[in-house]
Amino acid sequence: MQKVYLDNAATTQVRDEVIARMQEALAVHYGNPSSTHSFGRSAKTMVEQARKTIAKTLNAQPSEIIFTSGGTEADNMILRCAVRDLGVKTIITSRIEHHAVLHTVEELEKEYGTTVWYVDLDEFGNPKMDHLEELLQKDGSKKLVSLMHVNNEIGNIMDIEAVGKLCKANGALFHSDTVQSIGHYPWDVQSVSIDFMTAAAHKFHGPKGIGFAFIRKNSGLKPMIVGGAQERGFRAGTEPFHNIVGLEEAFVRAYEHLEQETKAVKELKRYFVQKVKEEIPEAAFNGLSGDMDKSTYTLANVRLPLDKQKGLMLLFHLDMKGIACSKGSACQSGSDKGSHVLTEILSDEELEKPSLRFSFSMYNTKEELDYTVGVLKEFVQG
Ligand SMILES: Cc1ncc(COP(=O)(O)O)c(C=O)c1O
Repeated sequence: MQKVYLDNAATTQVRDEVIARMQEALAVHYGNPSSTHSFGRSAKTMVEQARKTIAKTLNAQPSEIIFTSGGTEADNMILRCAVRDLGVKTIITSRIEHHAVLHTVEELEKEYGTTVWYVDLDEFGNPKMDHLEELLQKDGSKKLVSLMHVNNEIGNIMDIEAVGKLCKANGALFHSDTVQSIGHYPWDVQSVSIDFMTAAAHKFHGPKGIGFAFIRKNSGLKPMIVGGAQERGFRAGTEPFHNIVGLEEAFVRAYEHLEQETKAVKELKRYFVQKVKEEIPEAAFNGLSGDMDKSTYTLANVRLPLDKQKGLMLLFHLDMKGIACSKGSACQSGSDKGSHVLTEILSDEELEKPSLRFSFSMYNTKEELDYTVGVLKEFVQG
């Protein structure tokens, strides 16, 4: 049976070069980076080299990069520490953020009495800038804005520069969950007014369980995990050395080939969107995901002309045909609840129809997309 992997927003295939680098790290460089002997010292040098490489590409300073176990930890760390250490009393976010942000702010509401405001969204799921400005000016409390750059379900690209400017003008801190953006878009942290960002290697052909937080210098954040002196005391625990070099390798490759890989994946998405429009004209694209300029080139979220009953069978049918895609965020696949993102932007009638997220990578081919759209069409017509 043909196997087609179109769930790259959930996680990506690991590059061969990354696997080779990680294998070598596990087999050869197994010293503890904190040890003072030569095994430890060489591992430590490589950890610091990885940090430098990442920082250079983002135009950040190495000390501003903190390795974490991934996007979830980095989001938690920043939001929790900002409330605990920086006197943040109000968080402004949106209802279509990833649960790593949404559930954290809900916890902060309960634990610290943090006020949480949700910015209004337009019909496509973009934050309304005038409402954001209104919220930023609402009272004199210390505020932090947490809005993601690229939405992991509908692919909308937020105007991060405009949000950064607004935050700065109003004295608010700005965190962006950039997990679907880093490794896919060029970044220069000096050109955006941003305090905190988060990344996960497994979204750009690296290993799972590793990512980083960008925390701007002199932020005032204190450690969330204490113990040893790793990460300059900011995040204790023996460094997952193999994962850090895997992250570095994936990061370097992603940016080395960014232009050509973006072009190739964008062409796949363009082809898919076009094909869906031709073959299943009653299908619709959620959010801005059908718009090649206003959404990420890595995903499309399609609403199919099927009733609820048939819709329930759809994902199972695709799985039987060897096609992997998802209903939305992978983190909620285990729950019966529908997508919290689509619930915010679609009407009740639209929500009755099944929506699927197809997400692409350089490992996909047009033939795979032909096959997928063919299977979808047959199911819709059957
Ligand atoms: C936008 C976004 N934020 C955060 C995360 C969580 O990252 P991780 O899986 O590395 O914890 C994900 C992954 O699904 C994501 O897509």
